[in-house]
Amino acid sequence: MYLKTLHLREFRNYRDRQVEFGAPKTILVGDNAQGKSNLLEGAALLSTLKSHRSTSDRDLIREGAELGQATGIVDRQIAPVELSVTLRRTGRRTLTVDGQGCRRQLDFLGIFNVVEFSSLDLDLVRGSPESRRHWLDGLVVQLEPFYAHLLKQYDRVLRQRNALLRKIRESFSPMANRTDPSQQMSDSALPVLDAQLATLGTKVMRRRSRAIERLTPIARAWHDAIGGGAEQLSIRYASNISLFHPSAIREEPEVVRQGFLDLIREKAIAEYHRGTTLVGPHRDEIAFSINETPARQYASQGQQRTLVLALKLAQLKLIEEVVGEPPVLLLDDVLAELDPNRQNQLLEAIEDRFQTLITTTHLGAFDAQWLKTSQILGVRAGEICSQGDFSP
Ligand SMILES: Nc1ncnc2c1ncn2[C@@H]1O[C@H](COP(=O)(O)OP(=O)(O)OP(=O)(O)O)[C@@H](O)[C@H]1O
Repeated sequence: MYLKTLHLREFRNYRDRQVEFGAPKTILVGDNAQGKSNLLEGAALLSTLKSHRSTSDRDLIREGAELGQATGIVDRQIAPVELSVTLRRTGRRTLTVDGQGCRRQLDFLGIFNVVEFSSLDLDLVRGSPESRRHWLDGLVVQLEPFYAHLLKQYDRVLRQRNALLRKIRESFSPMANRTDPSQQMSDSALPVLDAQLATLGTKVMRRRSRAIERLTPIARAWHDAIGGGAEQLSIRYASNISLFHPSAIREEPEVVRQGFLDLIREKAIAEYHRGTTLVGPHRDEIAFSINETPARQYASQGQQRTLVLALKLAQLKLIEEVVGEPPVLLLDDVLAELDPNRQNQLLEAIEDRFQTLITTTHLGAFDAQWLKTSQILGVRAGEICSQGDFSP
């Protein structure tokens, strides 16, 4: 797929700017804080309906404006499609596909696929388990947009359950000669929420596990190619319902659901005291190891970079396999963070197979051939110009 145009209105520091992408590779060059990442963020929004830098639409709308909008025309094998997201300060959004309103996010997601790779991703290995869950969830949504709906339902039940646990804890009175809160827990709506949590959680786990299983061999192959094959990468989906092997999570959902419920029962008193849900995929981990050593604790900077690069390249290929069209790659300020060998691996892997939008503060990292075949746009204070119109 190919993003032909992107039109940003009152979006971040863009008043009203349309960009035509005239080559498979576009390099956006400019000083810091000029709007390069903002442009990539606008493109990503049309794919994921999310920003990896902000959770509030208010941040995305230009200061002083009421509405912000990102619109793009994406060429796909079947036909070109126009996608548009309108943001409001109230948080209400309007999504349209070819001018028709979409009632559900689900009808919008999955039309345009991207892989984002920014310098923030370089913390994926060392960062919190939450950042790895986010990364995996983002990938699964690209592969199966329905997963976004599942996650939302799971989160809703999780929030209700946590609120109820806190309420039970607050209302429980040992003064009334009761020492065990179990009765109060089972008399409440908790068992209903437990069942919902287990059903939805099993589905979430199954999809996560499936994605890791498919991604692993591709990431390993890239890891070997970048690192010369000296180190062996393993990726393990470490479910919080740890009684189960990943293959059981994929193939025996009913057994897993029952195990999930058993574990909830086992942890009931701990959950009561903590006032929060301790069982479920919101506590999953994705464990990376290099030569059987946990990467989170022991990987060097260089090893982490190789690993993240291998994961991103694997994501591109996996999405292409599943969706049937190459996704668009958004490289935000990441080349400068990679050494020449890793830069070359990345640039060679991209060639012209994936449309790529790259931000950079200087063009020094690119070889002459790349510069010759790329569209180069200058970005300055929310304005975009062809190279030569101004020199950033
Ligand atoms: N809602 C907003 N309204 C107006 N301006 C905004 C808004 N959000 C961000 N900006 C401005 O956008 C600029 C940052 O742009 P961006 O993050 O795209 O930088 P960049 O060009 O990618 O720079 P760097 O190389 O440092 O990453 C800042 O000047 C910031 O003040």
